[in-house]
Amino acid sequence: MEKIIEINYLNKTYRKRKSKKVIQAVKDVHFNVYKGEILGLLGPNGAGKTTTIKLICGLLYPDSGEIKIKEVPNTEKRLESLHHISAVLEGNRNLYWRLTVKENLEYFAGNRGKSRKEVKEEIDELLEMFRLKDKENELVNRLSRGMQQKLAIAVAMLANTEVMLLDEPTLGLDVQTGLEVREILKSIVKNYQRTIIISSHDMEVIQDICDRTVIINQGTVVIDQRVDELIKLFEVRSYKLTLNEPLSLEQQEAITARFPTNEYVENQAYSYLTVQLEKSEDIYQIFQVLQLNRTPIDSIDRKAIRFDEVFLKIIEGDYQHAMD
Ligand SMILES: Nc1ncnc2c1ncn2[C@@H]1O[C@H](COP(=O)(O)OP(=O)(O)OP(=O)(O)O)[C@@H](O)[C@H]1O
Repeated sequence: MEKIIEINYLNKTYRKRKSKKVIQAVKDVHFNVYKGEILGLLGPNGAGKTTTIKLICGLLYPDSGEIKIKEVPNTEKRLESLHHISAVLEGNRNLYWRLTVKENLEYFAGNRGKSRKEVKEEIDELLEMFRLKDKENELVNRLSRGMQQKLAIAVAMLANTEVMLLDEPTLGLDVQTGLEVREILKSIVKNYQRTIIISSHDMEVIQDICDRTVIINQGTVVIDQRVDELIKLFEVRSYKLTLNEPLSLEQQEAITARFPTNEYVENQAYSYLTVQLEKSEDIYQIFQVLQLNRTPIDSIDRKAIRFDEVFLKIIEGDYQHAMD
């Protein structure tokens, strides 16, 4: 796979104006981006996602470290390297609010040595693709947030860059528009051979559209993995035991002492124990505890795990065992 962006040990600190307190927003951040992928930057509030995105698109300078875009270091040849990137940042829309949808597209399509016919074809294609045809004569400030977001991405497409950076592209959109934006992003990668980096809080978006995720916590990269592999890693260690009799207090305590994150639920017919094992052999420790009262096991299943659960486990620090 062709490496399009190489991010080498970036550091960035901010100094708070009033208190003069220094905040290290990004610490030794290091990852690559490959051609044709959708990479999801994920992390809790304040993790350093936006800072990383701003560093990549040249809005901020790192204190140290380097970003190479198509092998060109952006610290040395800034303009040349930034030529390959367009960005849609949250709250900083690249649109003219008093122009119509079509006028915005015409404005940003202009001056690139294309004939009028070519520009018209390109704009028609984008209006079609982003389902904005029936809004082409609407002023941007009259559009819904979702329509504005779609137009902002369409405008970024006009720059014809290999890489698009999108900060929280589905934030605040209704369900339908959010799904529409996801489909558009997938088709941009598939049909236009672009590479997309998105930052998002929305785990479902990351799971649905991203090939790979880089998870940042407290300014550092804690995971850099394919999304499907990450889920698999955690899935193989999650077991759900259905028991025919409830566990005694003593058994519950013994299990919690060894597996603090276990979940135990009782109902009239069955009891359910869900445990996260570090190694599959650890299941025998559960059997030992069950043996204390000869608790009968009805079934043992691998528990399907959602990506948001995986994310929480990683943020809580439960990733080291998974990676071993
Ligand atoms: N201009 C700034 N001045 C001072 N501190 C800042 C500035 N911008 C960000 N920070 C701090 O740097 C850290 C990382 O912020 P950043 O916005 O990159 O995180 P984030 O992961 O994008 O968060 P969120 O998901 O909340 O947008 C946070 O502690 C934040 O408060």
